[in-house]
Amino acid sequence: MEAIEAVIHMKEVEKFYGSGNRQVQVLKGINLSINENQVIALKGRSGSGKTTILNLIGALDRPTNGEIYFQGQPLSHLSEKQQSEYRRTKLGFIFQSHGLVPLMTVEENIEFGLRVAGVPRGEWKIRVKDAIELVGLTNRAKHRPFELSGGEQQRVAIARAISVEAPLILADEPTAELNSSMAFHIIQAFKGLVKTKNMTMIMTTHDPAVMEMLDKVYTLEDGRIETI
Ligand SMILES: Nc1ncnc2c1ncn2[C@@H]1O[C@H](COP(=O)(O)OP(=O)(O)OP(=O)(O)O)[C@@H](O)[C@H]1O
Repeated sequence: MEAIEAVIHMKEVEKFYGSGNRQVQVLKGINLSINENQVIALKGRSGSGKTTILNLIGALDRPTNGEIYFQGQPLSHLSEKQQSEYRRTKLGFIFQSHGLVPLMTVEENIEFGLRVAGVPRGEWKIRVKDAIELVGLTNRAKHRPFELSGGEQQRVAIARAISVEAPLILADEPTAELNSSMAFHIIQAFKGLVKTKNMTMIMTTHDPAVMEMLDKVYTLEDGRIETI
């Protein structure tokens, strides 16, 4: 039988912040394997290290000890240039600051993401249209971020990340600003995408209704993944 290669494998990952007597250990040996075509969540109290894990997987920060493998390749072996290539082409980020360009419309923001990821120009129009439809913002396509509510901006960030169809989407509380029916719709859309497009999604959430819809939920407690 062929072994399934994990998209992400974390091996004995530790993370310390600060130094000297102000040093805190946030992660105390995380071992985690996430397979393709899943939507999984990390949960845990505020400050338990959920965002820290997303930052490490996203190569925005490095573990103090241990290793993280993406499709079997250790991230610590990547040069700065390769790390940025990894982020640009393999990952989609839905983070709480949204990262939208203020002067660009909704459509232009999504198109910009496609350009940065190197998606061929001929595909931009249809991908932008599909992504905007999926998040229910067709009637806001020509608006700029400052003309949108927090939840609408969050949906633009979601549309931008999914339009690229990167193999791995990292999402920090992607439904935090959405009402429950929109959150349900977005999670259903994520589940459909990961099954049809060979994508995988790792998100953080505090929402029990969202957790119930997912393939797996891991609990972070005292710097470790709780095993039940
Ligand atoms: N750059 C940093 N320097 C020092 N401490 C940090 C840094 N980033 C995070 N921390 C600390 O690490 C701990 C974990 O933070 P993290 O943001 O990963 O938690 P979280 O589980 O995502 O929390 P929340 O649910 O509130 O978003 C917190 O105690 C935080 O204060």
